[in-house]
Amino acid sequence: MAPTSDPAAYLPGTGPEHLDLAALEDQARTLLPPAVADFYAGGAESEVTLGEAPAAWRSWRLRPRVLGGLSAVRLGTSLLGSEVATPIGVAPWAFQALAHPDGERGTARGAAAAGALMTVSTSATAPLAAVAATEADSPKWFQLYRQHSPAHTDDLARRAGQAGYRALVLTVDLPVFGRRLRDVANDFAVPADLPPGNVPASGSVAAESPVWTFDDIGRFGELSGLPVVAKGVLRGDDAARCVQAGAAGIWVSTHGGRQADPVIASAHALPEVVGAVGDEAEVYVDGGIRAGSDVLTALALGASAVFVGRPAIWGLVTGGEAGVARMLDGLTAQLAHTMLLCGVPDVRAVPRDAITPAR
Ligand SMILES: Cc1cc2nc3c(=O)[nH]c(=O)nc-3n(C[C@H](O)[C@H](O)[C@H](O)COP(=O)(O)O)c2cc1C
Ligand SMILES: O=C(O)C(=O)c1ccccc1
Repeated sequence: MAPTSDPAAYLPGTGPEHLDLAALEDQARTLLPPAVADFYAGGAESEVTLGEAPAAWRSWRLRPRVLGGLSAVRLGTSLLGSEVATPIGVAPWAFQALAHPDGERGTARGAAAAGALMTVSTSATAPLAAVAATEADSPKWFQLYRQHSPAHTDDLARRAGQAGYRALVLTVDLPVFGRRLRDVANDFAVPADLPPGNVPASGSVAAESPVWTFDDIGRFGELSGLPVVAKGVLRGDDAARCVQAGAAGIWVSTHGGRQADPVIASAHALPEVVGAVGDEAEVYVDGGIRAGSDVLTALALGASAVFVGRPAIWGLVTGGEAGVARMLDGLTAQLAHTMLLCGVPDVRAVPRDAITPAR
């Protein structure tokens, strides 16, 4: 999205900022088998973390500056050296062919249209090289899950580097799957006929794959030749150790409330992580970001970017690539609108005092 230079463009009820995410989810549910909609929407255990995530962002309040003469805001930024038009990116999510026939390629085109960063899951339903080649100039990160065979995991890391991904995201909050009770109740299983994506061509022999430790950050950095981001960090001490081990980015996340539950909300964990990391690495955050004001709050707390999961899912389900682009443009327009209202000129330097705890 271009820098927004025309406050008059923000007439009530007219612009893309009037995105209604709740309506989008409702619409998506009418298009999906109920068990698939539940798989996408659900969390782990009693879904405490899932439910608290959006409310945690709303535990902050904006402190608008007035009379600053602000008539344009800057939305573009740089993430690990890649230029993006918006600080709102697409989080990795699995099995996108279940959501729309275009799958990950549709999301890639939608993200590119919005100038947004896309993170591609290991559990994609298209090969990592094919997704990288879709809108190849638009920056993408590859998210790595540990595979049964260590050789397969290493191979994925190497191929991500060769395919043109700009960073390798190690998801560190999934040593084992969370217990997702909706999937149990629905007897949900991923359909066997989904496109194979990144499973090894010859079928992997289940070998003993060691669980990851901090040392794997440096190892996967070397294998891939890419900067490494640790996704799923919720503590300052862990964040500091990741950075010490060579991480270029820390991604604060509860995995959309799908792993341990109840855990601290991303919005509440973010300040401690930012404090522990300082200027040594970039910090990102996801979980329950549902409005431009949530994005502005995250940036004020020190995040360089935010990511969205479910909103991208509902966008792809309801409108394919155009649906993803509309969702991202809508959230970005809401962010611009909120920045204009609050006198914040630049997403790269949102002051901490732009927000205060609600009371
Ligand atoms: C259906 C679904 C699948 C997901 N698959 C992955 C995945 O493959 N890899 C990963 O690192 N995170 C995965 N996540 C977590 C997201 O990357 C992200 O952390 C989370 O959805 C953000 O919260 P939000 O949905 O409230 O925006 C998944 C989330 C959902 C809802
Ligand atoms: O990561 C997830 O949350 C997720 O749902 C998933 C499911 C299967 C494979 C990989 C990820």
